[in-house]
Amino acid sequence: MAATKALLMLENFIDGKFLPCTSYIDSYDPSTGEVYYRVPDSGKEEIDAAVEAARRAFPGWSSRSPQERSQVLNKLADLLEQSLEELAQAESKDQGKTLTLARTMDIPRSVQNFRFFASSVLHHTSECTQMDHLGCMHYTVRTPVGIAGLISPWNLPLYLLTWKIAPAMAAGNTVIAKPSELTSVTAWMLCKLLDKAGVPPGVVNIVFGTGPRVGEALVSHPEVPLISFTGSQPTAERITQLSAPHCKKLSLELGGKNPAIIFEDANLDECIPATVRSSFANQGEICLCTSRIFVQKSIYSEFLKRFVEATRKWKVGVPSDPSASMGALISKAHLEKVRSYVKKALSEGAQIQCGEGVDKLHLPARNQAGYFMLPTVITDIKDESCCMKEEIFGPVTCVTPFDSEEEVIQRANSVKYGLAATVWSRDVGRVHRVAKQLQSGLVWTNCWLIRELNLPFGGMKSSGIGREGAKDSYDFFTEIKTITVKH
Ligand SMILES: NC(=O)C1=CN([C@@H]2O[C@H](COP(=O)(O)OP(=O)(O)OC[C@H]3O[C@@H](n4cnc5c(N)ncnc54)[C@H](O)[C@@H]3O)[C@@H](O)[C@H]2O)C=CC1
Ligand SMILES: N/C(=C\C=C\C(=O)O)C(=O)O
Repeated sequence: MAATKALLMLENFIDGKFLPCTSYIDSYDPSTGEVYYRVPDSGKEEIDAAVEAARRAFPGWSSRSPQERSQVLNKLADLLEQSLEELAQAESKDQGKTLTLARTMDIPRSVQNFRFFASSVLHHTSECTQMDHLGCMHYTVRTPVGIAGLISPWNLPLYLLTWKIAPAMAAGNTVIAKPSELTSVTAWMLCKLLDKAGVPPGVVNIVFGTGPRVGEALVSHPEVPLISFTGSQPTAERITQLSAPHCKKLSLELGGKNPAIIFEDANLDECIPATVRSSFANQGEICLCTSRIFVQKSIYSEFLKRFVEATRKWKVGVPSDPSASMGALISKAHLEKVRSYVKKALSEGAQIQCGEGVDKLHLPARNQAGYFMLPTVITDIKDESCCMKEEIFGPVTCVTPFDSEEEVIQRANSVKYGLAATVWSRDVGRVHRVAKQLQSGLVWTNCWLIRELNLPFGGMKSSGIGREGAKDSYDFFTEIKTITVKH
């Protein structure tokens, strides 16, 4: 009889040790719908243990010099890089994204996150002012906040987790991280490298499980003074409520309903492939993805024809297929939610130009139960439709015509979100004018997702509170104090 392979069981990582949990939940491979591994279903008890470990580790870690901490972060980056292929395979299987994307974006960026903050932490300076007439000087000092609670989502699992862990550690905090219960495997693999990189026990603790159980235990813990969260707006609301009694520092990176604004003088040869990518990269599961495309009327027909042709070439395939541009969506529930938006659009009289319900999806027999969906383009839709207002977070984008600059700015700003926009035009003056008026934390003109990690990243309105980046993350993960000396 053939031996059945034992299911992978993840363990929490607390105080430098892997610890089993009393209960577990299943985590699925989105490309097959089969169980991939089991995740600890942790709760308050595990958070209490992690807080105890993080508290004990804090004095030692926070008193190291930035240079010493930087060396540890660089070593961790090297170790991650050496495991790039193994991590990419695991990330792709866990999340449903293509292996190509995991290899070229998720894991390299995770490595870069550690290298970047290992370097940037060495370059901060503080302010000093003088009041000679009173014989005084004033200066500021920054100190780490304490135990940082970090909660990350499932769309870019290791990429976004390390974007929080690296600056928190670099600034001298100890950390309790809770990855999404849907995508925990690469966080668990990271734990295996910590000791080798020289991270002392208790500096990084990773506790797995669901938002309502372990997430809330972390957010509510009185000894965790700071929460950095990336995820949905309703969860951010809950986190804000739970942390309010403790006046915690909060950084909230939330969703978007990101517009692409395409003027008649845009270079369509560049704009069309970039807008296909900005709509459908990572199955449309990036908070920065385009989901409302405004096209100036004079080029609307040409744009639409070429955009739909290019979308049809955005191949959906099994994540390991090197020719696939898109893999599977994260879960069955999410797939159903995304499909329900397309149904709603149809019921409102919109046209589906390609994708869901129009084209045929071809998948191998083994992947028939996977959570796949074709990239879908919707037209003839009103701005008031939920498809034009709510974050769908899947491979669905809406295309609509506009007449004037003034009109399109007003329509682009007419949603509750304000995260990322793209503007396509050869007119430099217009590009600056429009970018300035958009209610959006990030505006990419004639490009998408070119990241400069030094500069502020984050959203306006319901897209979040706070910014992340070299200076912004340092400010968030430290407390500032003003000292006055009379001489
Ligand atoms: N970066 C973004 O903009 C993201 C947006 N989303 C949006 O959210 C929708 C729902 O996805 P979800 O996985 O449910 O996102 P979510 O916001 O519920 O999950 C993000 C993280 O928060 C944790 N969490 C959930 N409830 C919590 C609570 N009460 N207290 C503390 N932590 C909690 C989760 O376990 C996960 O680690 C998506 O369809 C998408 O629209 C989802 C992921 C990322
Ligand atoms: N926060 C998200 C993406 C961030 C990308 C970046 O920092 O480059 C998201 O999709 O949730």
